[in-house]
Amino acid sequence: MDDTLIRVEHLSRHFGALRAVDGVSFEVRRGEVLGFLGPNGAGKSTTMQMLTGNLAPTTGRITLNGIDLLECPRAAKACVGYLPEQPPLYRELTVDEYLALCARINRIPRREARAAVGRAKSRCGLESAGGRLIGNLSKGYQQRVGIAQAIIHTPPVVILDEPTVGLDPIQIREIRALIAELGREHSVILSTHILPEVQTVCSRVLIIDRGRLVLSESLEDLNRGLGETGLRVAFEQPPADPAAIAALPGVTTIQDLGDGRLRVCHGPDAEPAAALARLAVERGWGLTELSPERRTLEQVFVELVHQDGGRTENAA
Ligand SMILES: Nc1ncnc2c1ncn2[C@@H]1O[C@H](COP(=O)(O)OP(=O)(O)OP(=O)(O)O)[C@@H](O)[C@H]1O
Repeated sequence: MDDTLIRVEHLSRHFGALRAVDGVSFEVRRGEVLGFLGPNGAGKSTTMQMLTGNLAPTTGRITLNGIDLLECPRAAKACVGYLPEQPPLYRELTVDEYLALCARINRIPRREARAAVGRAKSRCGLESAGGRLIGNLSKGYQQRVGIAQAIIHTPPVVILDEPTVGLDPIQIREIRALIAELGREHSVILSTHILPEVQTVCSRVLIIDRGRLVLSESLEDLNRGLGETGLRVAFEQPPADPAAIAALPGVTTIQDLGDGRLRVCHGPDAEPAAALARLAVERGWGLTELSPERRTLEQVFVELVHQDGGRTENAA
């Protein structure tokens, strides 16, 4: 059985001379949560609007659950649940009324609608909120309702646009746990600016910059590549001349962080910690801190995307 639920091939969307999305290809399989990252204006929303059938591509092909979105838009769209950045909630309806409406919009037969509403509420922890007016719910609960409407028709593909923005830390943890759980049965695409979120819930990462994919990697491979590349050290009596540290095998550069603290960078296979500790004892520098530093996803992101704050709105 082909477990690829989302297949995107050479997808482009131009707005006049601007290539908002430019030749993007990727696949997402059942059970994967894909983190979709990029700076402002990179083309994330444009890509997601095309995936949800709300915007026609200039070129390229999108297949959802094996159905071509351009050839059979209605059947393909039925395979997608979408939580936009601004969830389409009716504040004056109760949760039950709203989800019943969503069931109708998604063409769930009347006799199955009640069960579908119950199932969506239960998956999103809304069992006790059915009678509450959406407008009176906390932001975290409103977000749960937004996710419930996205999954009411149990779509194979779920697309979530910045689902944790504006939530408090406890709500964020709950929504992330919910996303991870959704990822077990569906293919989930999660667009976010919060990089640790990707490391917590995603199994694959895409980074898009100026409409083009600049990274497509499993989190496992990415984490393997994010090895130790430095040591942070602090001394009571910092060495006046750190040449002896620079001479240790594998050490590449030394940065002075002030207050007797140094960052000692080294090659990926070097392990100068023990030698550095010995040196500090021999020279009486009074070592007070020695901790490894790993490259972070944030560093990878900053290295890969353009440093001019994205593109200007009119740039081609
Ligand atoms: N309807 C449109 N007409 C003209 N240009 C557009 C249109 N929609 C998007 N763009 C442009 O396409 C580029 C990509 O925009 P998009 O909204 O996809 O970026 P994004 O990655 O979602 O950014 P953000 O993180 O800020 O939401 C931007 O330069 C944007 O101005």
